[in-house]
Amino acid sequence: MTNIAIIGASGYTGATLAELIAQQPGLTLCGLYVSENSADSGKPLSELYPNLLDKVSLPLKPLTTEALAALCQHADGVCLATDHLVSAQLAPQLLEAGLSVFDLSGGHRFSDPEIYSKFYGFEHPSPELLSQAQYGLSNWYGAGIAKSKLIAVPGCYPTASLLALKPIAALLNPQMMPVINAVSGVSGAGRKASLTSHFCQVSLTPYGVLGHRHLPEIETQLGTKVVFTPHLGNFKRGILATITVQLEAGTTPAQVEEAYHCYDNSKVKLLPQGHWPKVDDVAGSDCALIGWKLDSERNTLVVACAIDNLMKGAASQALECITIHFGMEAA
Ligand SMILES: NC(=O)C1=CN([C@@H]2O[C@H](COP(=O)(O)OP(=O)(O)OC[C@H]3O[C@@H](n4cnc5c(N)ncnc54)[C@H](OP(=O)(O)O)[C@@H]3O)[C@@H](O)[C@H]2O)C=CC1
Ligand SMILES: CC(=O)N[C@@H](CCC(=O)OP(=O)(O)O)C(=O)O
Repeated sequence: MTNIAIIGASGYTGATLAELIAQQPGLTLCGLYVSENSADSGKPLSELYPNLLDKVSLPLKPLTTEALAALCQHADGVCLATDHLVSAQLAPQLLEAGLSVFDLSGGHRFSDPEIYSKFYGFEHPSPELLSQAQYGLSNWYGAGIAKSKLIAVPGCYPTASLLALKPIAALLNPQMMPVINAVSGVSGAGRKASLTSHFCQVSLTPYGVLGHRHLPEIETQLGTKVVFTPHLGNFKRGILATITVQLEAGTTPAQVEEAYHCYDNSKVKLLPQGHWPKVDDVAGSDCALIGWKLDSERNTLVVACAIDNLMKGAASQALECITIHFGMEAA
């Protein structure tokens, strides 16, 4: 059995991942942690999420210095479902103890530390680790995920955007930037109360325009500049990224369809041309759905990718990274 602990287990992604790990043959959930002074420490996770009754019986423990040292002794892997800076501060000790680290935050997604000061608002505390991290887009980087001890699980918008764009990267007209408009459900903002995620305040609106931290993440992984506009939608779960690109002149629908065959036999599903995914089709699911339509006269392709932000956009992709890393079959 491979022992996995989760730090930040009371949050939306941490709790979602706890349920997935508890169901995964070959994995044992060996500890659930919150911050040292958390109001939730000592509570069973199922007290916060009654849907986990009979599924996850562990209590939430405060991450004291002693608890961290003990965790380093008995876990094989640790998932960091914590804020970016908290993850960046915790990773060195865990790696030094020989553990595999699966960071769901953005704390290790860039090799260039400058991006942290520019887009995340902090100086990275251990920039020397960044070159060791493997970006965990699981459908694309299996070999690296198997080898590296530090896996940077991608952000939710980048997952949806990159799953749609990477297969067609060679078909893109380099003169035109892909334009990504994406809408996320409110759970993307995490469990903590805030004015922007308050029920009475939420109404469809763009945010983070021309400066969201997922812009450099998408550009780094795609190798080209993009326009990225995230939107907050008044629903709980899911992301729909609708992307407009110009393709090289003469690209045919058959070439587009052929490019997406890279996902055959995976959890990324291509819909027939002109059929569009809905967020509700993937809410709670570990699948991604991709719809597309090509205007061959204008060489304009619209491609839409729907995922659940808490699953393929975070927890189920983290589980895929764990099973790839430890050489297991997915459940
Ligand atoms: N929500 C989403 O759709 C996605 C989120 N992510 C990323 O995943 C990470 C977690 O997100 P999410 O689950 O939404 O966040 P939440 O705010 O819902 O949860 C954060 C968790 O971290 C705990 N925590 C806070 N400070 C510490 C600390 N110092 N030590 C240990 N635990 C701590 C919190 O508990 P407490 O405060 O009680 O200690 C809570 O359990 C973030 O980096 C986020 O950006 C990535 C992809 C998608
Ligand atoms: C709706 C909402 O607020 N979404 C979050 C994205 C969550 C995510 O993917 O988190 P990472 O920071 O780990 O990349 C945001 O825009 O900040």
